[in-house]
Amino acid sequence: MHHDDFFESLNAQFQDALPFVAYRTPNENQVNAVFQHDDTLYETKDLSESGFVFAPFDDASKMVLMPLAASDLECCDAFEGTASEQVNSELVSTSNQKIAYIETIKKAISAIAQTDLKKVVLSRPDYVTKDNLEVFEVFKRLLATYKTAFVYCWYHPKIGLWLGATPETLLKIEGQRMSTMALAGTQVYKGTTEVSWGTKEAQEQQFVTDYIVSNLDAEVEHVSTSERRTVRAGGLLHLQTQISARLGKDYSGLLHIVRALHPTPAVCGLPKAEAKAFILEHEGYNREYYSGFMGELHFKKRQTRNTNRRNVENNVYATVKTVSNLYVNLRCMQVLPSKIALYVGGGITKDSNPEAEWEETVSKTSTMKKVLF
Ligand SMILES: C=C(O[C@@H]1C=C(C(=O)O)C=C[C@H]1O)C(=O)O
Repeated sequence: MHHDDFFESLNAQFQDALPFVAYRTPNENQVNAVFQHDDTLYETKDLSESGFVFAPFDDASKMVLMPLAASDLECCDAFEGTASEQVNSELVSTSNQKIAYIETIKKAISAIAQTDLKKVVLSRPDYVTKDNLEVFEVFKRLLATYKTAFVYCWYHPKIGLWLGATPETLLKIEGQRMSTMALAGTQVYKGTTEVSWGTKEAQEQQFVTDYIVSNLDAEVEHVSTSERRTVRAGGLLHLQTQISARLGKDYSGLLHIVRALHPTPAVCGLPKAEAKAFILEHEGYNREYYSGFMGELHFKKRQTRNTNRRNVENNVYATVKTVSNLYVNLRCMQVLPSKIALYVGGGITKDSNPEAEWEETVSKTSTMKKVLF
């Protein structure tokens, strides 16, 4: 579909107050969309259906589904998005949360010193005032600005409107192969990825890798981990380890593997239960879908491959694979009636410096502020 028609259809769906999600996977040009036929709030309890899931941080809350059985799929080929040159200096945060946030960080550091807690990811909403947001213009700017991210615009009339550009994969399953990543540690990108990392960042990222590898144990076999590398996400750098494996004999379905991973110590902490309890008690707001996960569930993908390079025409085989592609909902915003909530957080460990942790969240807000004006 031509991109003008694609965006026209999205706009019509939005005007009709019908649910949709438009998204582009990392390093791809094709933008996909799911258009749900009615405004039912479907839920998935076990992630067994085909569709697009949008799940909250709190794994005790409902996971929303746009089922393929009740939707149309569309895609628009090779659309780059539209870049914005404008600097949005008028976007002044309305929240004055620094003191409260630093207090919570200090509480976390002392809980880490006094209890079993090793890491807790604290976060906050940052509000910017904005009337009449041009949703699809913002989405196009996200597409143009964050090529290596999973970029999305999700809407349900009974829940609301979310947009984002996340650098973090929760889980990819293709046939019998699975992969995920441990992403943590943050510094501002200053023109090079050849940077050094402190022990605090190295340790907090190692917590995530170790947690993922040990939690996957029951579900998979032949786990392999990549070298740790520095990756760029817009104006930020993170440490990343890629983890892949084969689904094991005892693999008991997507829900189990997602439960084993989500929420990882990249967005929650370690041990998981203690970190989550700390977050729910001290963060002082409801994260809803921020740091939850979203993506394609059990999509059928046609893949072609040539088995003989010298005789290309006669040797193209098509196979259909079932693919699930889930991402952690970070660097995102929720569009509210007359303001926008940007959600940002960072991992706190015993070595955290509260002021630096605050600054890290300020840097993270610029991922979304860059595309708003
Ligand atoms: C929690 C966020 O990001 C996560 C926390 C990071 C950190 O603590 O350094 C880095 C990447 C993400 O895993 C966020 O962007 O809001």
